[in-house]
Amino acid sequence: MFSHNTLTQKRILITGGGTGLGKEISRGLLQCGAEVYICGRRESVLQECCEELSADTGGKIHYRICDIRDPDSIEAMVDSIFQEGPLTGLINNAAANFIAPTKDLSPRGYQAIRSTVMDGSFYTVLSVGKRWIKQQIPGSIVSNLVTWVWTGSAFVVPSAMAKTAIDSMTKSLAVEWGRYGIRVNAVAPGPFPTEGAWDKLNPTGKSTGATDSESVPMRRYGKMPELANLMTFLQADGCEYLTGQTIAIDGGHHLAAPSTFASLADLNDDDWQEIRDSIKASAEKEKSQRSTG
Ligand SMILES: CCCCC/C=C/C(=O)SCCNC(=O)CCNC(=O)[C@H](O)C(C)(C)COP(=O)(O)OP(=O)(O)OC[C@H]1O[C@@H](n2cnc3c(N)ncnc32)[C@H](O)[C@@H]1OP(=O)(O)O
Ligand SMILES: NC(=O)C1=CN([C@@H]2O[C@H](COP(=O)(O)OP(=O)(O)OC[C@H]3O[C@@H](n4cnc5c(N)ncnc54)[C@H](OP(=O)(O)O)[C@@H]3O)[C@@H](O)[C@H]2O)C=CC1
Repeated sequence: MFSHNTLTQKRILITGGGTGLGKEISRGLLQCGAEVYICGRRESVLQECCEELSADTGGKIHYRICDIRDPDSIEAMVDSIFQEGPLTGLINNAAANFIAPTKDLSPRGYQAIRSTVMDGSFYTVLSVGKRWIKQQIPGSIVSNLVTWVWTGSAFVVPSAMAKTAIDSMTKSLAVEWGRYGIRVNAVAPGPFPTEGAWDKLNPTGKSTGATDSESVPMRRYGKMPELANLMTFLQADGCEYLTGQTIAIDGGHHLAAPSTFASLADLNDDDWQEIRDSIKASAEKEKSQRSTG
């Protein structure tokens, strides 16, 4: 769809780029000639991703350890990247999520999601955007959202709220920063199975609905290159007039209604305990690998 030099001269930071969708988007950007920076909290995961993608694509990829819930950690990361040369693009992809009945959420549970998705994305945009404005450099910001920005979703309420806040940031900053040549867009993927998301959203196989391919009008999950191609388009030159948009890439899922977790209303307390235990096991495994956060 694109040539190997569509993104030559582009230097793009993708948060949470070491796993899942972020890793496959990074692969697509590298195949089109971009230099890519990824970040996350687990050094071994980031290192492995860089080794794999650089061997597969021959492209230039670097990592930074960073906890995006911490604005100082973001400033240090962005500063060290700009010392090597200015970024041309930012993809806000890092996120946290788990399914849970909202009545059982503690303030810390809510904060774990909000501080990553809403605060982390905003801090990163601010850190990169203020450098672009000061250095009079144009740039492209793309946030990885979800179709719940239009529909909401039961049982993932903090995620739906935080993603919707970034949808609002997208529209608002497109206007405020248009004069600086900074484009601000977002994508809203439907289900693209990843270990990180499925461990938190369908840990026991009982949470269908949003994670069910049969309810997608196209009767399939998204394919990673499809999302990577959309991200490439939004980071490439040629359509700079496109800003302030959130583009769904979901096979029509949200238009057909069941792209939420509404169907989980039938689960009982034992189901929810089993789900919570499974999510905890997945989170503990990830925590044991963290170098920060
Ligand atoms: C169509 C499909 C759409 C898909 C849309 C996808 C959206 C996504 O974003 S998927 C991304 C999934 N990936 C991740 O979540 C990776 C990052 N994950 C994490 O950082 C963690 O696993 C975490 C945020 C899920 C948990 O944060 P952490 O700081 O590690 O958590 P603690 O163990 O310290 O707990 C904090 C707080 O949260 C409460 N909690 C944790 N799990 C649950 C649960 N399943 N149910 C209810 N509450 C939970 C935990 O109890 C703590 O609160 P307190 O007990 O009050 O201390
Ligand atoms: N998979 C899907 O079907 C869909 C996914 N999305 C969105 O796509 C994005 C990627 O999801 P996916 O790949 O599935 O899930 P993953 O769990 O694989 O990706 C989340 C990434 O974010 C990083 N991350 C989490 N918290 C932090 C933090 N505090 N600081 C820095 N990095 C952090 C994680 O790395 P580490 O833990 O090492 O920090 C991980 O690499 C998310 O924004 C998600 O909402 C949207 C719609 C559908």
